[in-house]
Amino acid sequence: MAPNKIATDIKFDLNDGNQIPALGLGTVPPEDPSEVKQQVITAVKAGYRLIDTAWYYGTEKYIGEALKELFADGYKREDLYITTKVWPSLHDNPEKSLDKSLSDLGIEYVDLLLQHWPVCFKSDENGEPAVPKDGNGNVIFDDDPASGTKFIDFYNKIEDIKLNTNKARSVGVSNYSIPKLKQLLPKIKKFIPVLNQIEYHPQLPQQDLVDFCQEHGILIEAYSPVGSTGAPVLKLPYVKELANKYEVTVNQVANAYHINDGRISIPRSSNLERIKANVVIPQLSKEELKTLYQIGADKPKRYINDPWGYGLGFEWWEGDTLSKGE
Ligand SMILES: NC(=O)C1=CN([C@@H]2O[C@H](COP(=O)(O)OP(=O)(O)OC[C@H]3O[C@@H](n4cnc5c(N)ncnc54)[C@H](OP(=O)(O)O)[C@@H]3O)[C@@H](O)[C@H]2O)C=CC1
Ligand SMILES: O=C1Nc2ccccc2C1=O
Repeated sequence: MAPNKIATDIKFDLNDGNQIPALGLGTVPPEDPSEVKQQVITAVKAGYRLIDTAWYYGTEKYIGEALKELFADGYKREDLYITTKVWPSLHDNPEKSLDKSLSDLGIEYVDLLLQHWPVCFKSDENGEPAVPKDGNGNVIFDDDPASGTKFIDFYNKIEDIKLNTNKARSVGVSNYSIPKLKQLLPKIKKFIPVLNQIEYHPQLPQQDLVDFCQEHGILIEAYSPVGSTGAPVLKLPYVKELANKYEVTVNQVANAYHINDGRISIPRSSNLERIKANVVIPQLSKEELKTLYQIGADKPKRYINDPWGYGLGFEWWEGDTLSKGE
């Protein structure tokens, strides 16, 4: 049995010559978003270098407070890898979104700027409301999410930021399906997305999307590695079996599933002990990775069901429920 590895020592190459750490900290807000400050401090002190955030999360000012303390403690900006994302309500002016993120984070550049979704919402110039809705509770899009092409302009504007400013070292996408990538790639101005951040765990392997991204030099970053709130992936008997075999936690197995296979994992937790433990991963064998893959290949399940995700060319299965996108 191969010895466990330190996940925070591992980095992956990006198609623009930069590198990204294999393990990151997710920062979707817990009930009390100010808790994110201590989560970030704990993670960085434990060895994490990648922090994944977004304008939409409302946690950037708490991350900014954490960074201020860490910098005062001797950590350097260049030691860290910070990702933020531009929300569809600010598709017309991604630089404005990034400026707000940078100001809240208290930094001058991000390592990676992502287009959060390949859709455009109709909101005011400040991106409010973040999710505009009509009287029936339906999301108000700026163009049709299935047939519109404004999402391409949205990405091109994000490229402009890398092209014309020093505010983003790399640019990428999130929640892109194969059809959306096929529409985008011929219209790229200069920068192919370095990665595609997508829901990915043993219950949702999406091998065709992964293969497509790999063919185009686009890395996969796995969000919701334990299946998001309620951590359903950790209840899978085979995940528990591997945790027992390698004498690690089920969370460590969930991260190893990605990192052992060349994908970034960005778990979130309010539990500081869990954050620290994630620094170590078991080295799963090829057969074990394949068995984990087969769980979702046989019975796929999607847990992030934001309503604007429909119509983007992703597959949905019986039992995947539509959230209200609150
Ligand atoms: N680009 C996009 O559209 C998206 C990006 N993301 C990014 O990915 C990150 C991670 O995904 P996210 O959806 O947050 O979820 P995760 O898959 O990381 O799951 C987090 C949840 O699982 C719980 N959990 C973890 N371990 C255990 C355990 N051992 N027992 C019980 N509960 C457990 C956590 O609770 P506890 O706090 O108690 O540990 C928390 O509620 C996000 O924070 C965000 O940065 C996520 C979704 C969409
Ligand atoms: O876009 C998102 N939708 C989500 C739902 C749950 C957790 C994170 C996110 C996002 O980043």
